[in-house]
Amino acid sequence: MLSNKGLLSVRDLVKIYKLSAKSQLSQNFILDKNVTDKIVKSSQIDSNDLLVVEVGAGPGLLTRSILDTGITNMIAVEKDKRFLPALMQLSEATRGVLKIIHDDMLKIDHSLILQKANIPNIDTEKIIENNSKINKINNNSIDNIDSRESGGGDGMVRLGGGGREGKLHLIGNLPFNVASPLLVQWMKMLYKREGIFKFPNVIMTLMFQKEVGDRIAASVKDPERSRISVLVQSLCEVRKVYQLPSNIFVPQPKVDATLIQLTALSKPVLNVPVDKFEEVVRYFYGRRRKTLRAIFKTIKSRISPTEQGLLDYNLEKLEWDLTLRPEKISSEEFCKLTKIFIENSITFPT
Ligand SMILES: C[S@@+](CC[C@H](N)C(=O)[O-])C[C@H]1O[C@@H](n2cnc3c(N)ncnc32)[C@H](O)[C@@H]1O
Repeated sequence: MLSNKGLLSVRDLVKIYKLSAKSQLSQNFILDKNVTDKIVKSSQIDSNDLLVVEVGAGPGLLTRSILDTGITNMIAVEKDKRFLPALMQLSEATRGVLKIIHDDMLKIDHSLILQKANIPNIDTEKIIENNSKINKINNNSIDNIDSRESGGGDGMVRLGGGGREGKLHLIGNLPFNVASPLLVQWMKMLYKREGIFKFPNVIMTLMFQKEVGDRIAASVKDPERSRISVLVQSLCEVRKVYQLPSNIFVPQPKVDATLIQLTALSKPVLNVPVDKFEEVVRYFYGRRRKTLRAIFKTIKSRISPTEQGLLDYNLEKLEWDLTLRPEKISSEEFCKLTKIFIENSITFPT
């Protein structure tokens, strides 16, 4: 639990350091602790989480609510150096739990985050193996078996325990202008299990502009369904936590926000290379007003007759209703289509 002794209130910090919001950095602060406490409570951050990473900590009130959960390892990444004195002061009050990184989350080298968190290597396979062993033990109700392995002194994390200890929680009131590019980058890294996404269990609690949140969570039945829904849902379970009215932010933006929770699927739907998948989905969503039949007609006009034959043959097996539009196609079906292009070496038109 964070001791508030000697810590200035966030409102005072904002005044003292003249931390006016910069619109080019999408800065809309939350200065009400009841609101940040509620966000953290619904995120289910657990004191056993191996690492919590906050993106865009700003003046640090959400950071304080996160620290109040009793977590033991947290990194806050902030791009705007004006917030560093306030964040450093907070870090000192936590005696090493909170570490601050002054960087751009879009460009940061993730190994820096892991080094700073004192987890330079993550033995993902070992953690997964241990977790399944422990789950088995738990399921068989065998008592008195201490099946946890501690780190071997080589900086390699080898923890088990029902999955919790191998968990990364990524949280942030995301800067609206970089929220979508950040999410796409993270999904690609999650697919490849790169950087901080090497953790076997990854949960993200993220605040988005309401429209973006709706798109991320949109199912095939929703008109808001878009490229981002297809990509995110191919890798994560999506939960819309709740909507946050615009008047909780200072300054007040024009739009409301939505809190979204993404839990990385242990068996992702995405089973084809993510970059190719993205290319195919982008092509179809770039023509979202057209029917699938019209889109395939354009594709076929740009490939060789042999490739056309192969595509027709395989499309029949997919049994898609070609009168539909791209938003009716699930992530799973887009994976199947991508596979057809890859396995038959059919050129994908750009
Ligand atoms: C919407 S504000 C949220 C601030 C604070 N977490 C809160 O809830 O009051 C977004 C924060 O992200 C920071 N930011 C913007 N772009 C960033 C980037 N690329 N990498 C890291 N931080 C960024 C901004 O400086 C700002 O502090």
